[in-house]
Amino acid sequence: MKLTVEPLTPEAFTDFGDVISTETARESFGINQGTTTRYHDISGIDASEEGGRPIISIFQGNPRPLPIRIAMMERHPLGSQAFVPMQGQKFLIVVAPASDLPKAGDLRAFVTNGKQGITYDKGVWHHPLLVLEPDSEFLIIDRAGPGNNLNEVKMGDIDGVPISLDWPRRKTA
Ligand SMILES: NC(=O)N[C@@H](O)C(=O)O
Ligand code: NI
Repeated sequence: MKLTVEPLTPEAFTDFGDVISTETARESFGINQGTTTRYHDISGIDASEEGGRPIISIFQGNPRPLPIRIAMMERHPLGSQAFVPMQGQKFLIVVAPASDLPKAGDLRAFVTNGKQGITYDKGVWHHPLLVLEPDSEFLIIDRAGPGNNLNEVKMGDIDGVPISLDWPRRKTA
């Protein structure tokens, strides 16, 4: 089963969380004597459940072998998780709606445009970070604290066919 990779848009990502970009701010206004524009309140941080706290980390990721197989998915039941690229790089996203278990038929795959980050809402199934170039750095905003904030599940083959991403996208004839 090959998953089609769609361009990431706020509308397409509604069921999974927020797209973080200057285009998705609830409002924007000038600050700092007009030298800066604040793109305000783009996304939230959900980290307080069970005494958690929001933290900022950096992930430095490297590409996985092609074809990219989707052999597992994970979720964070106690908090959201945001990824913001630090070098203007594109990256891949694979998600499924928050539910007991991710269904293969509910998987959606996206590619960002280099000016977008994302927030996964609490409990949204996602594949761990999928980068497109070596030493790819991302600012991560998620939850630290008590309790288990990571559930992982294996994604089986569909009729014996592994689930993989249609990436690099095949040129349409
Ligand atoms: N495990 C971990 O910190 N990373 C994942 O949560 C991920 O989504 O990449
Ligand atoms: Ni995660």
